[in-house]
Formats: sequence, structure tokens, C-alpha cells
Amino acid sequence: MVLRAAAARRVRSGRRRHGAGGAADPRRHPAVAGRGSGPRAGAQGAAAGGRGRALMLELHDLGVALDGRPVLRGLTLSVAAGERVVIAGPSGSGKSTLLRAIAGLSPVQSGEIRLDGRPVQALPPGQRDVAMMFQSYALFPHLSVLENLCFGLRARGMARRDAEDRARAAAHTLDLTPLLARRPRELSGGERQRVALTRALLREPKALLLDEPLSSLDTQLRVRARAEILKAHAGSRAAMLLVTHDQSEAMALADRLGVLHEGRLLQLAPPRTVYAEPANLFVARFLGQPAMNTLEVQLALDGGLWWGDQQLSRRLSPAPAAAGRRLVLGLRPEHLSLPGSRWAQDDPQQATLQATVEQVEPLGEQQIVWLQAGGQRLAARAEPELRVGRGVSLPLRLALGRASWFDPDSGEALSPVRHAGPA
Ligand SMILES: Nc1ncnc2c1ncn2[C@@H]1O[C@H](COP(=O)(O)OP(=O)(O)OP(=O)(O)O)[C@@H](O)[C@H]1O
Repeated sequence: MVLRAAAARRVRSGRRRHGAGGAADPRRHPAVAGRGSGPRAGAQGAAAGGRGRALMLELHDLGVALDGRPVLRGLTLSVAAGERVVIAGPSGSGKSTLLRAIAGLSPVQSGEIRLDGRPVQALPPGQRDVAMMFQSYALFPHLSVLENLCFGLRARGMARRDAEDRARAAAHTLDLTPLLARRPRELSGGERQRVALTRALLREPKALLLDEPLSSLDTQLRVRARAEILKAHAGSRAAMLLVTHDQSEAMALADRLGVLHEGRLLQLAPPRTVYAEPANLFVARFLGQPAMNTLEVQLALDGGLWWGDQQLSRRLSPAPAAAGRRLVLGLRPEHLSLPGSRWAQDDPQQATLQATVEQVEPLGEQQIVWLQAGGQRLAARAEPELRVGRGVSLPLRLALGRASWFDPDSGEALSPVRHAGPA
């Protein structure tokens, strides 16, 4: 209990914490918990999204160690029927291990895994009713697409005719009909992905586990393949848990997005919430390209905000913390704006900082402008038409009202402190 409380404190969930364990009926999603109901909504123990939907997959305080080294630590999360939860994290954070543990392929040292309300830890992989799709897709090379699709159904005892009917119907939905007679080697990477996904869903699993499903596809195809995943999963009751290190994939596919770091789930909330209200500096820097700008600032006793010897604001309202303390100010590149930019944020707490343009990256639909200020590199986003000259010194506007604030020692996000009096 003590350990769990400590873990819950570490994974900040904002003003409102969602605890799966607190629900009167653990099979049901608490009425209000879920999508974006609070800042940094839901971290550890976050209940599934999808109001009122049955919880299909529940992990409680899961601990996995490999070769005596902890890989997953006290991981708690639940996924509702039909919900898509994406877990993003850097290489080695434990993403594949998480899926393998659920599928029964990695030993679990502590905690509990439930599928459709039933503990499954004692069951061998084949009896868990989960479908796992690997990076390699693992199609049988000597079987046709149709035979690959039928394989799982036949293995469960379905008659050939019925299995083929089911497979053909699913193939039709995902535009695979012209490919049914081909072997996997005669398919493109995208087609293989669709076959593997269709095969996984045909078994009507309780949980669909996808490990970096798009990693072998080129950039163009990835965008299309994302849509295919959404289409394939739409209407299915399977709880989908997808892991990736690709953040745009994570943002695009998730009903809720979790960030895993060193085996701990740092935050779990709708993607927009995780991006706009990161629970800590790790999440803030992990999501977003370029990453969030972070400045070490001081909140003076008179309420003024200082960065080194530059005063950014006379008084912030609400104050992000008690006066007199050091803070980390986090601003996304879109919250820094250049003179003349139409993309400037309309923010009543605008601050100005003199900065020098170091580099401009034209990306077509936008440009990223890298600047130097006070010995630090900052990134700003601007519309492609804005003329920005290298080496130019300019007043950079900071939308402080959109800022995130962090404790410089713990890295945890701070909730704003409201002033008692007028601002
Ligand atoms: N069979 C194993 N024995 C010992 N350690 C392992 C084993 N498999 C993985 N690990 C270690 O566990 C940690 C998590 O690995 P995992 O593959 O789950 O990470 P990941 O987030 O999926 O990484 P990637 O994005 O690179 O695939 C890593 O430090 C890895 O070296």
C-alpha cells in the first residue's frame, strides 16, 4: 500500500485523479473519469476512456523483471472495450515487455492482469484470448493470404467453409480481396500489415496488442496505414493497446496516450491533454517536435518573473507557485512568436524577450525558427510566408498564459496558485 501511494504521487494526475480501483464496480468505468476531465488527467491507475464501457483489459500494479532487472514497475492501467490506448516511450522503456507480459510471453513478478474481468496470469498464452501483432507481422510465408487469415479460426476448430466466409468478409472490408491468393512475399509492407491486422481481429480477441505496427513502412504509407488501423478496429470490442516510439503515430491513433519511461507510466490521458498539460519535464520534452522550450526562471517576492537579469513579467495571474521560488517555465514552439507572425497567440500575459535568429528550417507547411537568447537555444513555429533573416535580433513574444510550470528539482508539473486579491 505504501509503495502504491508513493508511486501514485510520482505519477502526477493533476487536480483530479482517476483510480480504477476506486470504482464501485471494477468492471465498469467510473461515470466521470476519463477523457480530459482534469489537467494532466489520469496517470497511474487512470480509468479507461469510453464512458460507461466495460473494462476489457486491466493491469494492476504490474511488475516485470528480466534477468533480475526491473523492467516494468507498478504499472496500472485499464482499457475499455473498443478503446484504443497507445503507450509511447523511448527505446528500452519497456513497451514490448508490457505487451509480452499481457500476452503471457514474459513472466510477471507482481500485480494482476485481467481480461474481461477474469485474472489471466495463470493461463498459458494460447488461452488468454489476446491477439498480438508483432513488428514483423509474423505471417506464415508458405500460406496464401486467405489461408493466413483462416489459420487462427481453423486452429480454434471452425469448419473450413465458415472460416473462409469470415475471412473473405473481413478481407472485403479492408480491401484485401484481390490479394487473397497471394503469398506474403508477394505483398507490399502496407499490405502485409493489413493482412496481419485483419488476421488478429478475425479471432475477435478481448485485447489486441500491437507492437510498433507501422515501423517497417515508409512515411507516406504510415499515414495511410494509421487510417487502416482505425478502420479495422472500428466496431470491434477488442481493447486495443498499441506501443510505439513514434509520437505522431501515438497522437493520431490514441483515444488515450500513455508515456512510459524506465518501466513507469508517467501520464495517461487524451493525447491533447498530454501534449498541452504534461505531467512532468520528461513528458514535456518527449512529446512535440521540436520539444518544449524550457527556461529556469525565478518568481520574485513581489510576484515578478525573472529569467536571469531579464524581467519577463511584473506579475502573473494566476501565479504558478508561491513567490520566491525557482521554477521551470515550459513553452511549446507555437507559444513563441516572431514580430509580424499571424500565428501569434492572443495571450493577455504576453512577455517579450530579445532574441537572435540562428537558423530557419522551412518545412513546407510551417517553418521552425531557432533562436538564441540569454545563452539558450529556443524554437519558435511560424507560418511559411513570414520572412525571417538569419542573424537578425528581434523581440520574441512569449505567451506566458499558455505556459507549463515545473518544479526544477523533481521535474513535476505545478498547479497554478490563484491570487487571493486582484491581479
Ligand atoms: N529477454 C530479455 N532479457 C533481459 N532483458 C531484456 C529482455 N528483453 C528486454 N530486456 C530489457 O528490458 C528493457 C525493456 O525492453 P523492451 O524491449 O520492452 O523496450 P522497448 O521500449 O520495447 O524498446 P524498443 O522501442 O527499442 O523496442 C530493455 O532494457 C531491454 O534491454
